[in-house]
Amino acid sequence: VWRGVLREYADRLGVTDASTVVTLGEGGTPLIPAPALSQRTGADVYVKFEGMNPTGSFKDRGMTVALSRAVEHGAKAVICASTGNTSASAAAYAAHAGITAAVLVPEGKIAMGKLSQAVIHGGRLIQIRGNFDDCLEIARELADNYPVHLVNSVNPDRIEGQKTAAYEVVSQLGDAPDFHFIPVGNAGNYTAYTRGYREEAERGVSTRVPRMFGFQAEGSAPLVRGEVVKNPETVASAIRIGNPASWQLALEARDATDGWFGAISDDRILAAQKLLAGTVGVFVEPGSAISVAGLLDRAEAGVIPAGAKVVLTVTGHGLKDPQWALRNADGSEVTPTVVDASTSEVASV
Ligand SMILES: Cc1ncc(COP(=O)(O)O)c(/C=C/C(=O)C(=O)O)c1O
Repeated sequence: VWRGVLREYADRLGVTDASTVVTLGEGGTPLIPAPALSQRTGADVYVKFEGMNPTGSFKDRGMTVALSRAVEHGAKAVICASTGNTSASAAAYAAHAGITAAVLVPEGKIAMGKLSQAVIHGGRLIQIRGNFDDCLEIARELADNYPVHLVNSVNPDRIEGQKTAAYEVVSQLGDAPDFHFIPVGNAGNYTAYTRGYREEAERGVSTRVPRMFGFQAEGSAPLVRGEVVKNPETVASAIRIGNPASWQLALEARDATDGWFGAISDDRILAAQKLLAGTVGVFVEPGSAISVAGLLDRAEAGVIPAGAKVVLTVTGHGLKDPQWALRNADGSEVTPTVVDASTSEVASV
């Protein structure tokens, strides 16, 4: 039986029987072969479906570590800024631990699924009239001046928990892949996978460290442009971040893995969301689908050798932000066929 990240990787995370463990059973997510994407690109493609975590995103891996250690140190309240998934995860783990979570989100820019989670789990929701970067600045100030424990990915506990996904990929695949594709907002997850893969290579569990390819939306691509984006804009609200909290760590990780950061248009992000759901059967929120769009982009560029082992991390379940699934490529509403129950025309549908 799966025991959650802290217990499954106790030796790797310095967890002992005396440690406080706040867990919802996170981790142990599926690595799903994607033959449709393999045929399309000539590579051997797998999808690491992080939407299968308890609150529907990869954030749970880091939150179990951050909340466990916060409670262990006597914290009665945690705080985070969030584009949505961090707030959902912090609220859920805080509820489980019986402590308070204050969550700062950009007013009107958080997907409904995530907002519902943060609220129903009892998160103290503060909507900031600004963007995520403003929220993070305020959260850091509050954590410096009040007895609240900051659980954003600037907290190293988060990266420590999130690196376990790389351990799982190595174990599930039998080695590290040649390439790993991942969405990038604050770049905490990009940094975490790089750390996990380097640890496994150093331990001799894998024979290589993959080239880490990270992707940002064209309207929110500070790491691609090499400068802060003041007013980031993208449908991929999860990664609408103009000033990545782990910028320096991400550059080091990119250089250590012969990695790369690319920018993808919103249209291609939404097309990738539909392609993944329609041909692999995995529904992910737009921010996550950028990994798939990134693979297609790099395959078109001729960068992915035939037969290369490729893993895409898709970071959040599609149910978090389902509105886009009901839009056609041109933005018009999808109109499901309607048939009057009293007629016998159903057969013609
Ligand atoms: C679905 C999804 N995919 C990718 C990212 C980017 O991860 P990082 O590059 O480690 O930031 C996020 C990030 C979300 C938040 O930053 C938040 O919830 O505050 C996400 O929710």
